[in-house]
Amino acid sequence: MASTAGDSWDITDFIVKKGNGVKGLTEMELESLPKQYVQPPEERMDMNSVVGEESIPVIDMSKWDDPKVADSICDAAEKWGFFQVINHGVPIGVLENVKEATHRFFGLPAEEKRKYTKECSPTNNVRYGTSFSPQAERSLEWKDYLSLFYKSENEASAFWPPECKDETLEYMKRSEPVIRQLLEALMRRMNVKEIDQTKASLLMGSKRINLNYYPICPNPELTVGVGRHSDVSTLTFLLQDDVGGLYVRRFDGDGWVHVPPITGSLVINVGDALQIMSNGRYKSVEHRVVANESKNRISVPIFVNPSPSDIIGPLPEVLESGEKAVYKQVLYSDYVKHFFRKAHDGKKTVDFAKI
Ligand SMILES: O=C(O)CCC(=O)C(=O)O
Ligand SMILES: [Fe+2]
Repeated sequence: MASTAGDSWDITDFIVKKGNGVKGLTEMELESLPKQYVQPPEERMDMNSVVGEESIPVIDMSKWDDPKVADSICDAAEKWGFFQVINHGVPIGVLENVKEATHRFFGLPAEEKRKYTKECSPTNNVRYGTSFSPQAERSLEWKDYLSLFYKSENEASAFWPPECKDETLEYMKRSEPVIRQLLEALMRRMNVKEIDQTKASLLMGSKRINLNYYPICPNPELTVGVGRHSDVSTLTFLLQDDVGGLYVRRFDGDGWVHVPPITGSLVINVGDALQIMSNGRYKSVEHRVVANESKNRISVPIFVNPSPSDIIGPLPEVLESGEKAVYKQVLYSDYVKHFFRKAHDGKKTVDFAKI
């Protein structure tokens, strides 16, 4: 079956409905990539477009009282839309535990993981799946995920998988002060003096944590781990392991830069919601993940989002000086629905909010 897998049987049923995921496919010792994963050439990563001598800023947060640190965060959010932080205060043990828990979850047999698929999960807030939006995609992405939408401690206790619940909750809790620090700094530059209740809801009213698993791939150059996209979040906090493979579009649009794994660091990126609220000053930037021939990779993003029921648009403080709004007011849940209705498509989701 190995070499013809994907031609003679229903691969979608196997990976999506039966809960085997891409990981289940790789366990069948495929010799080549099933055709469903072959991406059109323009969506594959062209290694000639990688700019080797540059990368996103790495910012040391240990000297937080020095205003230069906040400045460099705002500069990075304006120019690159992506940066890494070190000495951020989240203990390294907490990060290691999340990585271990991620491996533990994906190491479960398919029957166990299947309990969390769209068909079987007792709640919409816990979802195990594969690729991005398999029903909307022409080619699949080489990735499995567990996506956990945070409602409350009680809800998480009841429904999140026991293999990773405590570790992911702890990671979310310990990252809270860093999230606040970064948002406060970013808001100060936008003339927002204080994050009151309304602003807190707009900036960080809901959170989602994803556990991503990218299994070893027989023909990585023909497919993608994650296709080109920007996040719909306010900010994303990404923990990656030491494998590498995340690429970010260079600020001038020309080429891609690799995000090198740094032990203990967190990769932060601006999402569409913050781009919209800042009226385009902070940039949500396209990024993608390549597949890997020799190593399984994991990553754990926390998406810090507006509340689904919030109406987002350029903040009044940003427009105070007479600046013209380039985005309209949109219901955040509509924006998110629009994102998931289609395959990954670069930065096109933002057009939904353009005036
Ligand atoms: O795995 C990564 O490094 C990035 C994943 C990502 O971009 C996402 O989940 O939105
Ligand atoms: Fe992303």
